[in-house]
Amino acid sequence: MGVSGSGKSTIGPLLATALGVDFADADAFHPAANVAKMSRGQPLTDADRWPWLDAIGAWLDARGAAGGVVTCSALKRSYRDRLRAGRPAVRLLHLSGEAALIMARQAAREGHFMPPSLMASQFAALEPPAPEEGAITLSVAATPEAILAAALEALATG
Ligand SMILES: Nc1ncnc2c1ncn2[C@@H]1O[C@H](COP(=O)(O)OP(=O)(O)OP(=O)(O)O)[C@@H](O)[C@H]1O
Ligand SMILES: O=C(O)[C@H](O)[C@@H](O)[C@H](O)[C@H](O)CO
Repeated sequence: MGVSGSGKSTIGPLLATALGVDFADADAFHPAANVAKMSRGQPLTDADRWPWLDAIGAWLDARGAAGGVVTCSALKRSYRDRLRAGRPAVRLLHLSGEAALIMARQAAREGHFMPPSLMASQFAALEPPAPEEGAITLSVAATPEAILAAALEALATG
């Protein structure tokens, strides 16, 4: 989880490969209307996000006991609770860091539908995980390789 540009699509496949499980990117689960909306520079509403979150949950369910790695911004507590309902094995990893760094990376990225103008709304919507959510927080300031190593260590010890 994490705002746009936090590195979910970068770290997620590395983690899935290291764990030997399937990977999916949350962007693949957005209805076309959601992608069109974001491309126009309009933030998604909760109503836009519920079906998308449920599609991500269904992907996890289909993995069964083997599990999988799926990226999802999961910005609000209510979204994370929806993803976890009935799925007690779900682990959260939050790619977290300074807004300036994440926004600079997001703006420098090419070929993605998500416009930099939506970054303020991403940070406004973000509710960092509360302690009882048990999320693993990973600093985006590190290299992808270091983030992967930290994620694997936290998963193994947590
Ligand atoms: N740890 C890192 N160090 C340096 N650059 C990074 C790191 N993580 C990601 N990047 C770069 O930052 C940009 C944004 O990363 P990425 O596309 O993975 O974010 P994202 O969270 O998947 O975004 P979105 O939710 O919009 O799809 C990319 O150009 C990526 O190469
Ligand atoms: O909840 C949201 O607002 C969306 O998931 C966005 O975060 C984008 O899908 C993604 O970040 C762009 O790739």
